[in-house]
Amino acid sequence: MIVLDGLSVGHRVGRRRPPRTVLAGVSARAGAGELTVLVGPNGTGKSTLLHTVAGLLPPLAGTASLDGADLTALPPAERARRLAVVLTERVEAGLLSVEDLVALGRHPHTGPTGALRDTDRKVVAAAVDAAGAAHLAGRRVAELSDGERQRVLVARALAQEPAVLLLDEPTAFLDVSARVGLLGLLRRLAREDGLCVLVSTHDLEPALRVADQVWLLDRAGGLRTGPPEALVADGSIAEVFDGPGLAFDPAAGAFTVRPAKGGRPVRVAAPEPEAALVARLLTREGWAVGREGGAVVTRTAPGRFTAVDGGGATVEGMGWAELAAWARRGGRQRVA
Ligand SMILES: Nc1ncnc2c1ncn2[C@@H]1O[C@H](COP(=O)(O)OP(=O)(O)OP(=O)(O)O)[C@@H](O)[C@H]1O
Repeated sequence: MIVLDGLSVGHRVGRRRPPRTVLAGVSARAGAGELTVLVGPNGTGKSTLLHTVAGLLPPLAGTASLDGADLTALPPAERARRLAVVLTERVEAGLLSVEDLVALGRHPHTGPTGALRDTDRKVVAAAVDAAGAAHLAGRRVAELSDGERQRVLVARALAQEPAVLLLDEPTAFLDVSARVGLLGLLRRLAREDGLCVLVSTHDLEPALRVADQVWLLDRAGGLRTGPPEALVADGSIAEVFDGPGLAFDPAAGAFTVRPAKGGRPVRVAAPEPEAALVARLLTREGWAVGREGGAVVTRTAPGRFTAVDGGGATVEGMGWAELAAWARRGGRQRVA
């Protein structure tokens, strides 16, 4: 388990100047066998905190410990055996093959020559497999896509056989299904291998679905922790992330575009999922979708709609494109 106790993190920006504190006196726990996600708006200190826990930045005050041992006081070799880190920095892999790069993860466990034993090779193969990178075996790292390289870096971290896995925005380069897949993989590794996994991400919606615990950084330098549902239910997620045009919908676990103030009221009569899609289209065009409305949009057949505006003017037989144009025209009428 990782325990932060009164930890302050930040950056030293010159010898004479005082350090720039990013987070002051934060306390939290990340358990073994659990996936903990670190989320927060840009610049709130996710990378700074992860780098500090990884021992790459000295803490300004307080401690970060792993199973009772002060992480930042651990000798580097010991730390490398217990903790693996996947950062956002680009790797200069030169001519290395996928297996070569993953094998570098065994370094903390091999002797001074770095020679791999049979057991090391087995661990490397298992790590490649577990990270879903088996299909990349034999390829050169320099020739991989960003997302493929990300998988290989996760494999390298797994090859370290760490107790703790720290990842800084590992989903940044991935397509949407790979993002969800990687978060699911990390949770499986936590559950099945008892790893303590701490991952920072901007993928809030999938992260809230798969995480066991959330560390939420707010804009005031605070760190709130709890199961995702608790932080959604107490309004913390909305408080930290909602913007002028965007609101977190706790029931859907997703962000929705906030209806524009003073939008023309409209009611949607359609089965799901078309009802939600029509509501989204209308909201985008500045309408206020609700139960009661001066205007009504009715789905008459799959992908076909009839709209009655507030004044009673009816347009029938519209497809999606015509409905979008109608909605846009309606918005303009409201402004004029
Ligand atoms: N090397 C540095 N020297 C000085 N200040 C830094 C340094 N790196 C980051 N900062 C500052 O520390 C604060 C936190 O940055 P950090 O990168 O940890 O945030 P983040 O939450 O990871 O942001 P993002 O979501 O944009 O990746 C920011 O105000 C940033 O400007």
